Amino acid sequence: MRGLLDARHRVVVLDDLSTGDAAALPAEVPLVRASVTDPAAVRWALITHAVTGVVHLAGRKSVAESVARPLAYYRQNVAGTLTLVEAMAEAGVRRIVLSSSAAVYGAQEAETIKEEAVPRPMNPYGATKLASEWVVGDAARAGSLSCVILRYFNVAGAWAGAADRPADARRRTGTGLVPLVVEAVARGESPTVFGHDYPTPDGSCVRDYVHVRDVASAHVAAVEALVGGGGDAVYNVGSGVGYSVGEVLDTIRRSTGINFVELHGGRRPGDPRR
Ligand SMILES: O=c1ccn([C@@H]2O[C@H](COP(=O)(O)OP(=O)(O)O[C@H]3O[C@H](CO)[C@@H](O)[C@H](O)[C@H]3O)[C@@H](O)[C@H]2O)c(=O)[nH]1
Repeated sequence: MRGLLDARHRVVVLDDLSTGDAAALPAEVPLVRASVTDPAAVRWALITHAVTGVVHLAGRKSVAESVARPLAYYRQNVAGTLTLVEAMAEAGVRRIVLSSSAAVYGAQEAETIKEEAVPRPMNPYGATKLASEWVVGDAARAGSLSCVILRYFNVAGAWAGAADRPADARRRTGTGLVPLVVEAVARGESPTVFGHDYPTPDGSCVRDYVHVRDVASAHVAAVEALVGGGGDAVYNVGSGVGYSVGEVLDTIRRSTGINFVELHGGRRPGDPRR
């Protein structure tokens, strides 16, 4: 949203605030508090705010939670995308940028995963993102949409200014490795590494971490490509370099100056090694 505002686009946000925070929105951005699974609310928002394109980010995104609550993930991520695409057709809105995930690839042999790789999701989260891609891609092929699909790798980092938000708004920072480790260390606790027996150099999982600002820039580029008449493309959004959980912890030790000890937990269900 901040990337789009900086690029002088007008933005309206639809969010059920189940994990989001209204206090994080600048005053000039209208908020429609509703779920993307509510067809009437989505249609109302598109028409009332004269929306010309959608950046669809309204999904749940925790691998572990998706393993425990798969149906909630299909409801939110797949039914939500279907509801949105149908509402867009009814409101005559044709452009969409879909937030997808590297989780669609699952475990792949190649060192660097290209967009042409055959997706093989290995957890419900990845499956729901792939199914969302099919909904959007098939609607685009039928001529009712122009789309850009962005498959993000592991998003990390913060937007400048986020630290100025009230402590209450900062509390819900996310379910990813970096916030969980930083929060544990800040509480004086030891973070847990999930799995240390993977076939990787140090035995922990390897991921490609990409800064949230770079992910935002990718969205702005995708929006502008659609406005310029382009689209119907799939892009990976990552740094192209993998780091193990152990390397991320070492980096956090160096940058905080806190020499914390980690605990070794078992493998987390649904985790690919890289
Ligand atoms: O306390 C923790 C938290 C995580 N991990 C490990 O750290 C790695 C990264 O985990 P996490 O930050 O939860 O990300 P992923 O499960 O890889 O999934 C993320 O990355 C995907 C893209 O690859 C996104 O689509 C997802 O939304 C996002 O949650 C995994 O090996 C985890 O097992 C730990 O060892 N300890």
